[in-house]
Amino acid sequence: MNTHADIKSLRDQVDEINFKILELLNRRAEIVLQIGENKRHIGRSHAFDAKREEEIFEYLSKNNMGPFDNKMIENIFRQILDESTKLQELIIKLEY
Ligand SMILES: C=C(O[C@@H]1C=C(C(=O)O)C=C[C@H]1O)C(=O)O
Repeated sequence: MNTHADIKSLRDQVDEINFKILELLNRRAEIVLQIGENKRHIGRSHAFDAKREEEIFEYLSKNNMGPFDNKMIENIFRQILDESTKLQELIIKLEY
């Protein structure tokens, strides 16, 4: 059974992981922006790439070890990819 101290200690672990996820998400976003700069230079007018996104979801499903099931993982990453695409659009659509 969990005592209050156990919950506190488990939440400290969650906070630590949240911080790492935050750092990784922002590192990922920096790279997404670099990809955006490249798309801009080669004249691609849209950030969204359905084929690439399909590959990502396929890879995640194959490598998912749970306890999140594939649908849950897809929901989480759907949000990450959507926000990343919006961020990348800002670079691609920048006026010269
Ligand atoms: C980052 C890219 O742009 C968009 C965002 C993606 C992502 O966040 O992983 C994947 C494909 C694109 O919809 C890319 O084309 O690689």
